Amino acid sequence: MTDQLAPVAIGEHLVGPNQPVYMIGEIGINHNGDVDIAKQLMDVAVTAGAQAVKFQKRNPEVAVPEHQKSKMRSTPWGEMTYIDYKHRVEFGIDEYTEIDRYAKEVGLQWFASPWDTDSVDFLENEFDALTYKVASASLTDFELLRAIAATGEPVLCSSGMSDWETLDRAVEVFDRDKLVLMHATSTYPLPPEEVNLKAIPAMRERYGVPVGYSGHELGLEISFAAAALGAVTIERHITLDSSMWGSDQSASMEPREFASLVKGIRVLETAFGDGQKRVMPGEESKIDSLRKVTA
Ligand SMILES: C=C(OP(=O)(O)O)C(=O)O
Repeated sequence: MTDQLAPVAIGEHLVGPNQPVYMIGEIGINHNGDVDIAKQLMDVAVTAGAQAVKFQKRNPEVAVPEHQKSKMRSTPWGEMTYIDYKHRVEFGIDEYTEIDRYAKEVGLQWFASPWDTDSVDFLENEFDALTYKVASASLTDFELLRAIAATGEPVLCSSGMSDWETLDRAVEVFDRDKLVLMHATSTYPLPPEEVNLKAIPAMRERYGVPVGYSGHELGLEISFAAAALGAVTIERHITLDSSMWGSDQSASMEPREFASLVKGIRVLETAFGDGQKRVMPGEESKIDSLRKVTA
C-alpha cells in the first residue's frame, strides 16, 4: 500500500513514497522581520540540501485576538503593543518579492502557512503559490481550509493538537490527490513521550495519502526515525543562532545541525533499498570465504 501511493507534485519536486524526502527548513517568524536574515536562512537551507523553506503569513489585524492587541511587549525594537510588534515582524509585498526573487536565484522552493483568508489571497494573487501549508493551529478553521482548497494547489496539512475526528473533518475539505498530511505534536520543545511516531503509518493507512512529519523536538534521531517510518517530507524550524530573540528560536536547529539532518536523511534514502532479499555485490566474495556449505 505504502509504495503504491501516488506522489504529489510540488513544482518540480514529487513528494511521496520512493521519492527523495522533501526537506523543509521552517523559517516561520525566525527572520524577526528582517529580509536579510530570511535570505541567510534560505542560504542555510540550500547549503544543507533541503528542497524548500517555509514562512508564516498573517494579516495581524485579523490573526491577533482583539483582547491581545493593546497588550504591551518588550521587543528588541523597544516597548510596543502586541499588534504593533506583529506588524513589525510581518513580511509584506516588498519582502516576499525579494524572497521570491532570491529563491529563484538560489534554486530553492518557498511557500507559507497562511493563518487567515487574506493571507491566502495574498499568496495566491501575488505569487501564484506553489503549495500551501496548513498549520496545526488552523486545522479547525474551516473558512481558511476551504479558501486554501479552492486555490487548487497542493496542500501540506499538519495535524498537531488533534484527534482522529478533528483530522477526519479537515481531510474531507481537500482533494486527496493533492494532499500530503503531516504528523505533528504541537509541544515546544517536544519530549519523546509525546512524539507518537506510529501515527505516521496509521495516518497513511486511514487516509490513503502520503504522510510527512513536522517536528518540534530537539536533536536528530526522532526525525531520522520518522523517515524510517515512511515520512515523505520532514519540516524542522531553522535559525541562524538559537540564542537570538524570538519565541521559536530556542527550539530551532542551527545551520550545522540542519545540514547534518538533511545529510543523514539522504543516506537513509539510499539505505532503504527496495526490500527484495538478494545477495548484494559486496557480499559475493564473502560467500566463498565465509560459507562452509553452499546451497
Ligand atoms: C505552525 C506551523 O506548523 P506545524 O503545526 O506543523 O508546527 C506552521 O506551518 O505555521
